[in-house]
Amino acid sequence: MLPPVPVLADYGISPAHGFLPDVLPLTRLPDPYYNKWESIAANLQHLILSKRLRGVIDRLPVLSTVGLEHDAEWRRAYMLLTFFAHGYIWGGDAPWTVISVPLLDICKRLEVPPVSTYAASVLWNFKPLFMGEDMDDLDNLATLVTFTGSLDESWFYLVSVAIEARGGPIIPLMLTAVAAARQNDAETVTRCLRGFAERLDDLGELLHRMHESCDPGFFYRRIRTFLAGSKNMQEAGLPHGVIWDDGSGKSDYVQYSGPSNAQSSLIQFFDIMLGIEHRPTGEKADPTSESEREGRMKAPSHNFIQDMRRYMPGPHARFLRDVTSVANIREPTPKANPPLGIAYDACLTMLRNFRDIHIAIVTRFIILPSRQNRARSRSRSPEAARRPQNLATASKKEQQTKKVKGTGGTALIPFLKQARDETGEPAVEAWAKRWMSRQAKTVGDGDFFAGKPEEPEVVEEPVVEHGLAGTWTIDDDVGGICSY
Ligand code: HEM
Repeated sequence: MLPPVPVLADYGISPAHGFLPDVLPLTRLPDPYYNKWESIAANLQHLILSKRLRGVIDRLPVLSTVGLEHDAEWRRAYMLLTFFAHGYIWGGDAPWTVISVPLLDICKRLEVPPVSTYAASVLWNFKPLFMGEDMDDLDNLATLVTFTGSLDESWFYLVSVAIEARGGPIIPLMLTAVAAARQNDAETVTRCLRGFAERLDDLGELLHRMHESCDPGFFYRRIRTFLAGSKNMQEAGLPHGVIWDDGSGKSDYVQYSGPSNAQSSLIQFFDIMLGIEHRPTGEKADPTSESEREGRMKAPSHNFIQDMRRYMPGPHARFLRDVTSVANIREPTPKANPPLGIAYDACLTMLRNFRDIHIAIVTRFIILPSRQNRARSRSRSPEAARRPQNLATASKKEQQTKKVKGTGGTALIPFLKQARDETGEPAVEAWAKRWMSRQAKTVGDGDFFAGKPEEPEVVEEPVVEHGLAGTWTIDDDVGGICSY
């Protein structure tokens, strides 16, 4: 018997807004018992700026969660406490423990880890400016809490909110396609895929708008700093991670990744629906898996993208698991049905294009500032170099000569390129396959009279850099805005 097609309401997913909550995020907790939390939130940036946040949090009484009623209240409480925790940890020099009794309670209820996640910074952190206007319009959105109070940080989160809102209706659309594929109704599947491709195109346009109002240097030096988690943070003064005290005094160190858009359930939903398989970085496609793709989708093996599901709200992660077992849109064999094949390939092309735009963003927001950072630190005086720095922002040369195993040893751009290339792999038409596996040609600066380029400086050891959730090596021979 086929497993039932998941019902969105069972997973708290909105047919109109997808993984964004149907009830708008609260702008304040209604119970005055939480006024102290709300007044920290109202002054968060100033408390961070004046380095007084820790003093205030240390004097905060341990509030209980008894005053939290509706889901929206629990979500706001999670959002506030994770912002406080990251401000506390990364707003100063080197922290050790954070008192966290209510946060652990909230995390249990919402099935999220005690760290800022995509849910805290994006899904549950926005409001529409004009109630009568669309939520997928970037010009109608505002954030509720930020670390820096900057428009750049708001924009960084809001681009994702708009993507989630515009992409939300794809979820019920594709569940309709799943039900139609079970009836071998290729016409309906084709219609759904066409709608999917059109919306994916919109998402690429929204993503591209990141450049409009988020400055890469500011993102790299100021925003990313606060988003760092507690994993691989030895250099930043967290050799073992963070202790989240549950009140028993017996809690141990834990390590969590910081928030990342890789925790977006929406993008993973697209991959599942289209049967895109993401392999661990560096692993080549298995030619035998081609035939499997004709039918039901293969469960993805463990890798970074899969690991990010641990940071999604529990019901959203369960939805992805359940939807994997029903994903079937290739069952009405697209090869035998050209309109279906074309619509399917169009979806892959649009999603691949989305990932291309993303690679250009990562290059501009992480790779290039990382290089500039290194160039600057090379030219600093020895005294300046010895001055303490917030290591969450600093890149370091790896101690080992060999690449370390795990995420810390994975090169960022090759990882993203692999995810992009895997997006095109299941294409039906030979020309689509060929087109999507083409290599982009390197674009120079168009200076005909330019002389021979200077020999690039040889970097013998890979540079390790914190992305968002991951820690990555930055290879000097990859990236570059046009060369990807
Ligand atoms: C300034 C903007 C952005 C930067 C600097 C950025 C950076 C990164 C980095 C460093 C990674 C690697 C994983 C990690 O360390 O977290 C990543 C992965 C990812 N990001 Fe972004 N990102 C940005 C915006 C976005 C947006 C708006 C989306 C879409 C909602 C997005 C979707 C993804 C996805 C889906 C992955 C996983 C890899 C993949 O599936 O291709 N990113 N991003």
